[in-house]
Amino acid sequence: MIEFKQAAKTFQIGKRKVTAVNNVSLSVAQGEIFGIIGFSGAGKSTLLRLVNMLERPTTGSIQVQGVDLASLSQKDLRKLRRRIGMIFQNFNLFTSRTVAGNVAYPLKLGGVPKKEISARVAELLDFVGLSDKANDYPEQLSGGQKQRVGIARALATSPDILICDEATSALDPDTTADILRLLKKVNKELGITILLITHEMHVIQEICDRVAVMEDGEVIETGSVFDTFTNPQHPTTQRFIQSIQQDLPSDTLLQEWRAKGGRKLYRVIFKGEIASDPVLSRLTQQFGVNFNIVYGSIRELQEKFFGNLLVSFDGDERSVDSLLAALKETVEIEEVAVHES
Ligand SMILES: Nc1ncnc2c1ncn2[C@@H]1O[C@H](COP(=O)(O)OP(=O)(O)OP(=O)(O)O)[C@@H](O)[C@H]1O
Repeated sequence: MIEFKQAAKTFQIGKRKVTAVNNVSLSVAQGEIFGIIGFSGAGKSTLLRLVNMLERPTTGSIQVQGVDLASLSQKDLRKLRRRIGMIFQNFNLFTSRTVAGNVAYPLKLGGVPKKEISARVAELLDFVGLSDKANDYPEQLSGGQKQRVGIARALATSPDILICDEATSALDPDTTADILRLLKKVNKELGITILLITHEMHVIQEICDRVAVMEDGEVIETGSVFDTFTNPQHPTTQRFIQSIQQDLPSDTLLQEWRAKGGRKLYRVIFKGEIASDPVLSRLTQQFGVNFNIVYGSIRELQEKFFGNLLVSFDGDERSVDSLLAALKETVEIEEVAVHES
């Protein structure tokens, strides 16, 4: 659907060169919600701007629906842009137009007859839950309502792709959740492919199917959201994951545990199907070892279970060793290091 092939974008500022996007190869499949996450300056916005040719790549290429964007005439580029809707962090609404006027704008531009426009606007406002606000002006709306208008306007030309540029970054957590639900509805009910950028990992967790992590213009990790959350490879990805799930207690607590003569702690990771297998109680019984869950959580991630538990084992050394070996065949398990402060 969208394919970046070794895409790079360099800006020349006086004598200085800034490489905003560096050798990015990525493909976004039709119908998926694909998230790009990175800290400020990672190159996310520039990458998005390459998709609708607001920026041209310095090298490499971008294909949308199999068409190389560089090969398009201005006219075809305008046509393509109508297939790509976009929403923004600061909504970018026309303050002098009503809600209905904002949503109608791209249809007017496209020369759609007046009668059809009003029917389509009514349909779109119903879809985003703002039918009663048609005649209000943006300044009379909350941030969440403004973003709903932004979404309705982006959907007006029935695009195949919706690009979201930090669409929820200006919103409070409850409103963010509402907008993310609406984006999911856009994806599921209208079959629209969504490409979003964010610096918030929980946005990725909530709605994305796949994720790419960017740093210094490069994609440093990419994969399904489940795999990336349960087994992040790059230290930057690990930092993002830790920002929303504290999977280890603090060093202070761990040191206290050890000072009080607590046994070795093991981190046990359960993923997907095996989370429903009572492996811990089954194997500890088999080897005559007691277990104590000290810390952790079992959560839902992408409609699968994901458990992350800190466990200590009480039994004779040989039995514990045999138990650990047996556990390793089913789950991921590692001893937790206690760092001295
Ligand atoms: N038009 C431009 N001219 C010069 N440098 C630019 C331009 N656009 C982006 N850059 C530079 O490219 C790098 C990547 O910027 P970009 O805005 O793509 O990152 P980002 O991940 O979207 O960050 P943020 O979340 O802060 O917007 C930065 O160093 C930025 O200063």
